Amino acid sequence: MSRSWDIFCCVVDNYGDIGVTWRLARQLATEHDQRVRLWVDELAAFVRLCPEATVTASVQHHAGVEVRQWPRDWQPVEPAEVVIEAFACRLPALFEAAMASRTPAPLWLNLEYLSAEDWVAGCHGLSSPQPDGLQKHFFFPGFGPATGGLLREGDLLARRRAFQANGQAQQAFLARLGVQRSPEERLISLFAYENRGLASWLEALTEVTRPTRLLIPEGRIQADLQAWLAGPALRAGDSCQRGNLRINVLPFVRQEEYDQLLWCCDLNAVRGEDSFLRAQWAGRPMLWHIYPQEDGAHWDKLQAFLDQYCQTLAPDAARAVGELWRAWNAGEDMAGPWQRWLACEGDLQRHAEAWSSDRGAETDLASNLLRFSERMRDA
Ligand SMILES: Cc1cn([C@H]2C[C@H](O)[C@@H](COP(=O)(O)OP(=O)(O)O[C@H]3O[C@@H](C)[C@H](O)[C@@H](O)[C@H]3O)O2)c(=O)[nH]c1=O
Repeated sequence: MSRSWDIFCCVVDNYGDIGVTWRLARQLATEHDQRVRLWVDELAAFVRLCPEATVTASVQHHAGVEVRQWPRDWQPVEPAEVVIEAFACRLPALFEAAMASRTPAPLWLNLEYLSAEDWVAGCHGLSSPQPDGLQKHFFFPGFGPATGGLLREGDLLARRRAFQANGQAQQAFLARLGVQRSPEERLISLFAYENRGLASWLEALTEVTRPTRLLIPEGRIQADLQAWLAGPALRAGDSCQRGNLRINVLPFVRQEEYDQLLWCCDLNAVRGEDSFLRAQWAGRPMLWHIYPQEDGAHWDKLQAFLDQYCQTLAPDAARAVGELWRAWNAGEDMAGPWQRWLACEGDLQRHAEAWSSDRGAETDLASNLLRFSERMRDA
């Protein structure tokens, strides 16, 4: 049944908040025939992911979604049947008042950040009564059936596998980004925050016998790359060679193409929340640079994921992944961890595909949201 949805996204920094809400909005509209308005306070971030969008339009339509500029000076609108505030962003007071006076009241959900920690299952779906009489429900994405699940389009794994089975399609895609891959190269994508450990990893890559091609979309890691190269700044489209390492700097591509980039690579270094999940769906080994929190809470989050991810891996491969990820997140020397990771690469490749298939058999987040909203309506 088609219902109306308001999704609110406040862009804190980076692209994760808009990355997740844009995917969700698109999937609800195109796959589940829902009527979706996506409110975004920073359209410039949205335009990076969806380049045909414009920063100046107060209303625009893309992929079946009505994208609205979330104005500072809020103008009254009728709330939708389901209202999602993403990542605890604060709804406009006027809008909240309109929700309270709507009959029936909208279903109000706070979509939380993804975490593999144990407490997530206990908190998923809890509700909290608000002073204006409304109930707010907490919806937690996560791993396993007691959580809200993971964002995944219905045909994602089939599309990914078809692309990975088609060498020509991959070659054509990479060529459009200015990359001519040789078959013997190990292809690595690198999307990360600033990282002191980068130089030691690059150094190690120059010496590995099998040549490496490193694809770096323009972004925050570039200053560390530049410092290591100690040469003129590389821009999108530029490339350089050091020992057995060839580096290509890529343009920041639209969100759908970023998926394809991940599907092409033998290893994906990713960051934040959304690219981290997309790397899992790519079915290829990954290296996660988690979004660092001031109180260090990200370390528990990292370990909780490693505990789940490594459960069915052989002990040496599990150790190698943990060691590499911890070194990367601490900005430490990557040389030793990288050698030990390479020794387990075959196991890690098989595991990445199995992990993606197993998670792909679980109900996805958009479907869980729909079920939850139907259950609450009938309650
Ligand atoms: C490199 C690249 C990324 N992308 C997309 C993929 C993702 O949707 C998005 C990146 O988002 P993330 O991987 O989540 O990383 P991020 O670092 O940009 O976002 C982070 O922001 C913090 C404020 C949040 O708290 C974190 O949880 C996290 O989400 O950018 C492209 O579309 N094209 C590209 O070329």
